[in-house]
Formats: sequence, C-alpha cells, structure tokens
Amino acid sequence: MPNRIMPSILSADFANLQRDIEAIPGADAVHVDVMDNHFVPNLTLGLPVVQSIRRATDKFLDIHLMIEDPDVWAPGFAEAGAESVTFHAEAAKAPVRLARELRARDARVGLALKPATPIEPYADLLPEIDMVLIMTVEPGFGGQKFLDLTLPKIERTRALIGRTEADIWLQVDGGISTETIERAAGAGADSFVAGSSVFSADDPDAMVTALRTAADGVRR
Ligand SMILES: O=C(CO)[C@@H](O)[C@H](O)COP(=O)(O)O
Ligand SMILES: [Fe+2]
Repeated sequence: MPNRIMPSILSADFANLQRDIEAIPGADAVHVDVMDNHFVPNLTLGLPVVQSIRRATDKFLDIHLMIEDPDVWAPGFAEAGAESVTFHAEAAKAPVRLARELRARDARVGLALKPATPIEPYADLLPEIDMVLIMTVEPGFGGQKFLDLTLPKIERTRALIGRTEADIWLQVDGGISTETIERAAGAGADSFVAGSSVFSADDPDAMVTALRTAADGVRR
C-alpha cells in the first residue's frame, strides 16, 4: 500500500500559488480546500481559482469541498479537470447520486467525515467511492492540533475498506506533521494532507520527503 503525501495549499501564498505548487515536486497531489462560510466558518476559493490552478499544473488535484450543496457544485470541479473531488457526508443530500455523477465525469470520489461523524452509517456506500477522508481536526482552518480521538475511527475504516475488493484510499486531513503522521499511518491511513507543516517549512519539498519517510517507516 503506497503512502501519498498531499500538501494543502490553504497554507500556501494565495498570491503565488503556482510558485508554491512548483516548490513541492515530490508531492503526490495538490490538496485544495474549498470553503463557503456556511458549512464551515471560513471562506477560501472556488471554481474559477481551481480552473486557473488546473491550467498552471499537471499535478493530481485533490479537491476538498467544505461547502453546503455539494450536490449542486461538486460536478463542476470534476468538469474543471480535478482528478479527485471530495464532498462531506454531512452536507450531501444524495451521496450515491453525487458519487455516480462525479465518476461519470472521470473523477475519483471522496467522502469526508468530520471528527464526530461515524463511518458505520456509510459502510454500504464504499463501493461507490474511491477515498474516505477522515478529518483529524474540525474543518475550517489550517494549523490546528491533530485529534487523537479520531484514531479508532481510522482503524475501523481501514477494517471496512479491507472487506472490499476496491482500491479505496484512506485519507487524513488536519494537524499532520512528522510527529503525528506515524499515529495516523499506524491506524491505517495511506493518504496524508499536510498544510502548515509543509508550507511553513524552510524547504517544503524536503518536508514532503520527511513526511513520506515517517509514514513509510510505520509497520502495518
Ligand atoms: O481541510 C482542511 C482544514 O479544514 C485542511 O486541508 C487544512 O488545510 C490542513 O491544514 P493543517 O492542519 O495541515 O495545517
Ligand atoms: Fe482539507
């Protein structure tokens, strides 16, 4: 199971996104946090910016929608050429229909869960999705502390994924650093979003390597 390091540009310089994306050549993806000030108490960027990012890089674009009405908005991000589009279980009105609409637009489908949302009600949805995103902080802001209380849910999700034949990624997002990534990897995560730890580092690409080394060193 390969580990993927997916830096979040929420902690990059929004006036220099292309420069900051080019500063992480070793990353497996660019994670883009879309917030609407309704689903979460913060406002970031939307579809026009993602369209510009798409033109600026060939990197795998991993879109994390923290918005109300993903049923309406999410397909547009797939049409913009994002390789993966993740919506929140708490916000989607018809998650199965939405997942199928995203796959029909050639995007991988992510289902995100806030820290207090259990995975079990969504177990039957796993064949419809390509990634589970377990938030390891309350969504809305970068730079928060990793919540260890999410570790049992990561373990339970890994067990549920193991019962399927599908290639479902298990992503964690929030408070990931060289210190916390080992606990998340040990619990079963294979895809790691890291914002502040990467972009506040003197050498962001060296931090990507350090995170990968730490995750790869964990025995499963
Ligand atoms: O989705 C979110 C926040 O809601 C994240 O993707 C953050 O951007 C991660 O930032 P750090 O916790 O790594 O600083
Ligand atoms: Fe995110």
